[in-house]
Amino acid sequence: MKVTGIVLAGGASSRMGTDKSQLRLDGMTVLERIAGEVRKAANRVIVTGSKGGSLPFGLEAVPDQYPGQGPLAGLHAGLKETRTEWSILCACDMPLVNAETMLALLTLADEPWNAVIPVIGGRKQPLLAAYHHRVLPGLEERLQAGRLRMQDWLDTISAVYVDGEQLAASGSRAADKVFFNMNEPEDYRRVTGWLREEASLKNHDC
Ligand SMILES: Nc1nc2c(ncn2[C@@H]2O[C@H](COP(=O)(O)OP(=O)(O)OP(=O)(O)O)[C@@H](O)[C@H]2O)c(=O)[nH]1
Repeated sequence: MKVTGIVLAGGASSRMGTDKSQLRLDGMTVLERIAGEVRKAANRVIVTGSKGGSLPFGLEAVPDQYPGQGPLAGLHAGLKETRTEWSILCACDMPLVNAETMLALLTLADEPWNAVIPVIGGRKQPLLAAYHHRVLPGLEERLQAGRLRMQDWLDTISAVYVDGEQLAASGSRAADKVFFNMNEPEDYRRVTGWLREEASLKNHDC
């Protein structure tokens, strides 16, 4: 199945105080890191809402048609551009995502569902999820009406929900870390610490 990757890179990053997509981890930007994983699961990668500058790896930038309207607007911009039935959406502030989790979600991407949404620790995670192109008209209506809450929109689409146990076989990282999202400087420091620990465990194994 051909799949498009849509990376959300818009928003104000106001809590972080600096563009989250450009934070550096392990010698690369968070956007480069995430796009590298999305690329393994998708045939084409689109970045929506990025704040200018050239994108790495020849990623395609697509501007939001509803600027400043949040993640739903970023998903909308990506889906408008896609030619595939299914897309995998990934926020650029989830630095520990892996392709295995995306591929696991895509195994459920089929009739009668229009979305495959993880639920981790009891919380829906629509910003690392799979969406069918069919959701686009309803999404457009909501944006036109200024109804921007993602959680409300989810109630209007036929989605299958997948818990952490079902995704547990996907890669080496625990689901709570895969879905960890960075909002504040403290979150960035935590991720830096986890990566350092992972690297030192790997060194011990060698
Ligand atoms: N394309 C696009 N992406 C967005 C938009 N708003 C937020 N995002 C992305 O959606 C994800 C979650 O964003 P939030 O943490 O809710 O908002 P934020 O603007 O990044 O951060 P705050 O200003 O601190 O709330 C991140 O990957 C953002 O880059 C938008 O208007 N357009």
